[in-house]
Amino acid sequence: MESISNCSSISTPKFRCFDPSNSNPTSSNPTNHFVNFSSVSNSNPRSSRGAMGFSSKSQPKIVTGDAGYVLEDVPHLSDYIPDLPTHSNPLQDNPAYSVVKQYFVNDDDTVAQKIVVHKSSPRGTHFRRAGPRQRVYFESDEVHACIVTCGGLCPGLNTVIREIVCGLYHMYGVNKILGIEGGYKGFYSRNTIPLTPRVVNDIHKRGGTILGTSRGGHDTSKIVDSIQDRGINQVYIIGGDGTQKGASVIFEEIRRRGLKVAVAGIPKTIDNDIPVIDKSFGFDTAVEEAQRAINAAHVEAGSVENGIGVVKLMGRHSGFIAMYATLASRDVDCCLIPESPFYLEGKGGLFEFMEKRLKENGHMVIVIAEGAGQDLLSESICSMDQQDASGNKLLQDVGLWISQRIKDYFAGRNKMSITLKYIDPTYMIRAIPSIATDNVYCTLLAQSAIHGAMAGYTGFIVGPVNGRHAYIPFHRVTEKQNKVVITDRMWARLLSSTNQPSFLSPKDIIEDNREEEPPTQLLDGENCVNNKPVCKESSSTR
Ligand SMILES: Nc1ncnc2c1ncn2[C@@H]1O[C@H](COP(=O)(O)OP(=O)(O)O)[C@@H](O)[C@H]1O
Ligand SMILES: O=P(O)(O)OC[C@H]1O[C@](O)(COP(=O)(O)O)[C@@H](O)[C@@H]1O
Ligand SMILES: [Mg+2]
Repeated sequence: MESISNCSSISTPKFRCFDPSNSNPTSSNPTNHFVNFSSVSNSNPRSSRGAMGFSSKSQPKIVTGDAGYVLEDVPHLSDYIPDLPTHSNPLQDNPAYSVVKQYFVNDDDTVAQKIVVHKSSPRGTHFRRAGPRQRVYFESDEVHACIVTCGGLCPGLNTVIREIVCGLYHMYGVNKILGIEGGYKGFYSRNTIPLTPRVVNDIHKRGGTILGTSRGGHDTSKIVDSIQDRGINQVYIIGGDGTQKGASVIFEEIRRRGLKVAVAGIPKTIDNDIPVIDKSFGFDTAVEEAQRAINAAHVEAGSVENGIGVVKLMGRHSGFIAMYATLASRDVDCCLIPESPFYLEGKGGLFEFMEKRLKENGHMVIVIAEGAGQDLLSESICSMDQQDASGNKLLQDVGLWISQRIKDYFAGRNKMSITLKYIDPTYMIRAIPSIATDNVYCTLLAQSAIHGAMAGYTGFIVGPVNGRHAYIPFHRVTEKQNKVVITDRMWARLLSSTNQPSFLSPKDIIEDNREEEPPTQLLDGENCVNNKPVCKESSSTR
């Protein structure tokens, strides 16, 4: 059958391998880039560093090719466990899949991060394409999987859980799947739930996560001890940037102990602040739900003289929800996000713009992301630096603050009678079930993660890069945050849609220093992975 010709998980690669500790590129199998692996023994590796497995942190697996081609590969169990047996993929005998032409992914398939290229530009970074392989590294009855959800809620969590359970069961015949309750700390302090297709049958219709979640409580040794004691050999970790940092150290410890345990991360965040991937699941649901709050603000504002609606949306460091909710709605007059410093008073400031808009239209709507204007708040409110259990900074309520500042301004020397309604739907937009498109997306994520783990890949997150699902090494998603780049076209589109001030003058714009690696993008064009600020700090008075 054509579908399985020329594709094997142990095919000879056409790449050159670059081991960062060795400057001589050599021809080698991309699944075997880690050098100097020690053999696996049966001694207890918990405390004895290097008794088996590895003593040092794994190195990035970089494979280079012609024309500036770079593959940023993910680890594989065979990197540190020699002579692992492989088995033919049970999907080969599954009538639903065996008829699909090209069902198995060719092992040489990679996904380009850069899709806008010039004639002479280097091909740039690629990631290993996700999907089922012809050979797998686990037999069905050998698999003992677990699933954990960590961090804040996000629409679609239950769908991902459901599809991991159903995918493992129906595609690979796996029936030992444990749900870890209450996030990372659940590995060592909470109960587990046996998960079957029956248990998860209709959970995708509910918001939240049936497993529960938490912040803090990441204790690597205790977590890996628990994985080892329970005989778990596939770990599916659903969570945001903090969670994936935790997953990365779990993977390193598992590798150090030389365990045959695949660690797969499924990125979750309502804020869409995970870099490299096109967007995170639940984001579309959040934007959709935010429309209801914006509509309400618009109706309230439009029903009175000089009505002002203020809507606060989530977005701790990244203003994607606010930006897309604004672009989708068309009822928003001004969108304020963490990446775009703004100021209130003086020429070009928010208050001047508000006066003008109220005179023109008689009402207006402001959408503000929760992380916007925090520098201004700390100038006027004496704040203590507080953190949540995971170490994330706790933010002041910018919505309440800006509402009060607006009221004070118009009640003061300006003497304009206004009616302001403040709507805070933040938790409403993330505690709901996911919409249809997110459900489909969650299904793809879950199935891609399963195929990767079954094929022996580990230490990866899965996600779409330019529309194609790929396996991405942890460090690529934990070292940076995805942010709205206010010098890119998407923000310009928003500014021209709302006609709001940019709060910037040309002299404020400094070199973006965009790294060579182009960003992947939400919807189209040029998004952002560069964490550097793109404009100088603004001050509240200009
Ligand atoms: N640098 C880190 N190393 C290990 N674990 C971490 C790290 N950062 C966060 N975690 C753990 O990940 C979990 C979720 O992190 P959090 O920041 O709350 O949410 P999110 O994953 O959604 O960003 C928590 O249990 C936290 O202890
Ligand atoms: O009240 P909580 O649960 O700490 O969540 C608040 C935070 O969670 C978020 O929705 C996203 O956080 P994570 O995805 O990092 O968990 C932020 O927008 C918000 O600041
Ligand atoms: Mg986070």
